[in-house]
Amino acid sequence: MASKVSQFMQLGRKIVAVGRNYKAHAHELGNALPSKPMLFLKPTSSYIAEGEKIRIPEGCTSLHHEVELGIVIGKPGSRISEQDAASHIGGYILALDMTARDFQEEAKKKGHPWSLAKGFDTSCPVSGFIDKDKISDPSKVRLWLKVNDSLKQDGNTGDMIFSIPHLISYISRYFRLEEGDVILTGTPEGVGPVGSGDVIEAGLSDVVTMKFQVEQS
Ligand SMILES: O=C(O)/C=C/C(=O)CC(=O)C(=O)O
Ligand SMILES: [Mg+2]
Repeated sequence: MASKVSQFMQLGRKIVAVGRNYKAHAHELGNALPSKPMLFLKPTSSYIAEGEKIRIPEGCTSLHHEVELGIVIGKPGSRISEQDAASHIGGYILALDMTARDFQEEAKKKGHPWSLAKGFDTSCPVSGFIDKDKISDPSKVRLWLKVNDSLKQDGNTGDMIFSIPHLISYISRYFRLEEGDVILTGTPEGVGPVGSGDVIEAGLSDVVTMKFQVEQS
């Protein structure tokens, strides 16, 4: 199972992202706390690996970083119970949910979808696959992000509003989860803008770090 799951980018499965899953982040953007998980999809064409650059999409004047824990699904399922959720986890990734915040604000005002703001090419930089046994408790891992060596985000998955078992169970009521699918679990507070030439470095406890440079497209 793990060998196929570790190729999640090649499998080309879906990316289900959770928004406003950390209280302090919901508040920093002036949003009310969600009463149930808020979901959106990112296309798998948005994946990039280390060595590739994050490209600011054409017309975007406010590209934000969001560091997130990604769950890689290892076993397919629909209507998964919270009790069974852990058995569907194949491993993890560290991910950035790069967001064209100006596009998102415009879409929010008009009641339009966030596809462009969240799904443009290079909007999902990811680390290599992390084996499930490298993280004994995914509900207690530190997530941090620096821009040009300055710490901008420093959170812990313990502060999620909706737990990982709840997210897997809730999402699988609506989307059948398949091997290689990725769930982005939301970002802690401290999101902010990056510009051309900036270097983003992010890490997940002592398990993984990754670096990406930003450039104008
Ligand atoms: O509602 C907003 O203004 C912004 C929400 C997000 O971008 C949600 C996320 O992607 C997140 O919380 O990680
Ligand atoms: Mg996000």
